[in-house]
Amino acid sequence: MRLSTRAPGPATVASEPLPASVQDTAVPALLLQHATVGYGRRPVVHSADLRVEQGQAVALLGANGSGKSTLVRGILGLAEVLSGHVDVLGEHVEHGASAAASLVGYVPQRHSVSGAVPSTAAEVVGAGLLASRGFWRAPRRGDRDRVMAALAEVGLADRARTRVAELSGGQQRRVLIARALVSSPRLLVLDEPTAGVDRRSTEQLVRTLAEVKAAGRAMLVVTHDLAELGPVPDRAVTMQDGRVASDLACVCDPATGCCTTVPAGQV
Ligand SMILES: Nc1ncnc2c1ncn2[C@@H]1O[C@H](COP(=O)(O)OP(=O)(O)OP(=O)(O)O)[C@@H](O)[C@H]1O
Repeated sequence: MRLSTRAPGPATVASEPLPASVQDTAVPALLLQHATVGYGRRPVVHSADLRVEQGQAVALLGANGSGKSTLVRGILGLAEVLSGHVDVLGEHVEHGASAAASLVGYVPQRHSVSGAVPSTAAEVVGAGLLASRGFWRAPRRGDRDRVMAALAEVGLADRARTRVAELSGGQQRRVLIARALVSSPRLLVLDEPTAGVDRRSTEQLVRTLAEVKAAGRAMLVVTHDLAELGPVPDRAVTMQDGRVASDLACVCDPATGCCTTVPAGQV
């Protein structure tokens, strides 16, 4: 199943009919219920409960080894859900199934596109369509428009023909976000998008994430620094030793433009 958005907003990716579960905005973008996730039979994340509403942005924090990436892999169907449930937009995520790849846009943790990649920005973004649709499927009419809309959504429409190796690290990161957006996912998962990016590029990335959120997409953003995400997060979930240790609402401090956490119910 492939998803797309009809949400209003600037230069969002071209629409296709939405499945019924997505048209129902009461269906959470992401729902984990007592989800235990691990590798082989070894649990790493224990009985996690997490709900992300459509259009909501949640920061996922925690020390190294606390289980953030394993939780993300469970959402993507790349790690095994040993017990409990993981649902994306009402669809059950199954280990090894490709369904999750088309439901969730994923921006992996990497600093940049390899300098050895000779592709243009448009070609890298176009690869996101192949990944969600299957490499054996023929290109469709409108693919070019989708690629251009995704590049516009991250503010790089004018760099479509530029080789990615010639873009800055921050711009390359935005190309990877466009690649994740091109199949119009309603949930975007980003693994440390600001790691290794300088302050100016981080600010541009945060503006991009704010626009992605304004376009109605839900986001789960793994980060070590809540403040780096500016005003984007609505909630901050912290993991500790494989468990969800806290789940707090965020409010934006007008003085700094950054989020601080407050106990739920005090927003
Ligand atoms: N593919 C794997 N197979 C087996 N165990 C793994 C695998 N990946 C991670 N682990 C283990 O799971 C635990 C949690 O690791 P995970 O990568 O989920 O933490 P993290 O919070 O994302 O850490 P970091 O902030 O360093 O990225 C660690 O003990 C790690 O050794």
